[in-house]
Amino acid sequence: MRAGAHMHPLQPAGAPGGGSGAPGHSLGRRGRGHGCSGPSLAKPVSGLGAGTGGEGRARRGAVHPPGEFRGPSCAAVALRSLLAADLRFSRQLGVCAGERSAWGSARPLLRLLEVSGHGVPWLAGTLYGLGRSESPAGREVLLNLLFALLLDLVLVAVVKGLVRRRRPTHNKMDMFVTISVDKYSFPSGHATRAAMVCRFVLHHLVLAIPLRVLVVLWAIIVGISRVMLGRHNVTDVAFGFIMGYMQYNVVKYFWLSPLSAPALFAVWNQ
Ligand SMILES: CC(C)=CCC/C(C)=C/COP(=O)(O)O
Repeated sequence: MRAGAHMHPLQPAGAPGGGSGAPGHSLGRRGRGHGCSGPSLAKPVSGLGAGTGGEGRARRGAVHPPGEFRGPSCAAVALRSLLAADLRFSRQLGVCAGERSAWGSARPLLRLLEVSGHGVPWLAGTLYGLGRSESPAGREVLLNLLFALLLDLVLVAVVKGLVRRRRPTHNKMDMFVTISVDKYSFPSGHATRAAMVCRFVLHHLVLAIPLRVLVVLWAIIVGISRVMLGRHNVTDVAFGFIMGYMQYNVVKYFWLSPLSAPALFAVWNQ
């Protein structure tokens, strides 16, 4: 296969379909080998892997007319360097990726945290609460939490399906209940959910300050634990936090109430 011809921009180089070379290093090596050029006047090239097409031509001794594409743009080189650093750093932080990893004995605790941020318990708990709730205000909040959790699942699945970044090669695929797109890692669904639920809870539950701090800490620790378990790279979690934070704005904007969705509340209030 021509180097980089089918390589995904966010694909770890050592992952299946991700080209050759040691995971976490070849992106960086490729970036360093090129330097960067200005915009091409020749045929436009898309994607980070595409720059290596130019590399192939150069190796075959093609002569470039003045102004023709000579290598990836500075933005592409910067992105590759960032991704290479991300892979290296994430691998170093994956200290609970297996039982025999440096902090392998903490893995069961981190897997418990994994369940605490998983979609199934959150959906089940919200549905249970909705069934039990006797106050219209409580039902309204829980209905919106249900909407938020479903929205999160859909948006994360769409982004994972579009970006298709493979999970780190050191991840053990022993995760609690997954769906097909969960073979991909960008963004972290746990991070989006933790950030969104954190904002939701802080806005809609009256909690004492220590509990509010605990909720924020929980969200942060869930995110960090994804990298420590080897499930994700740092950028998956960072983007997940940003995406989850913004998802709450969508929930707020489309807040379901007896005024905005009378039919829904009529069903529930029967
Ligand atoms: C099956 C249901 C209802 C949710 C899937 C939850 C899940 C497994 C998300 C993946 O999270 P990461 O992207 O953080 O690994």
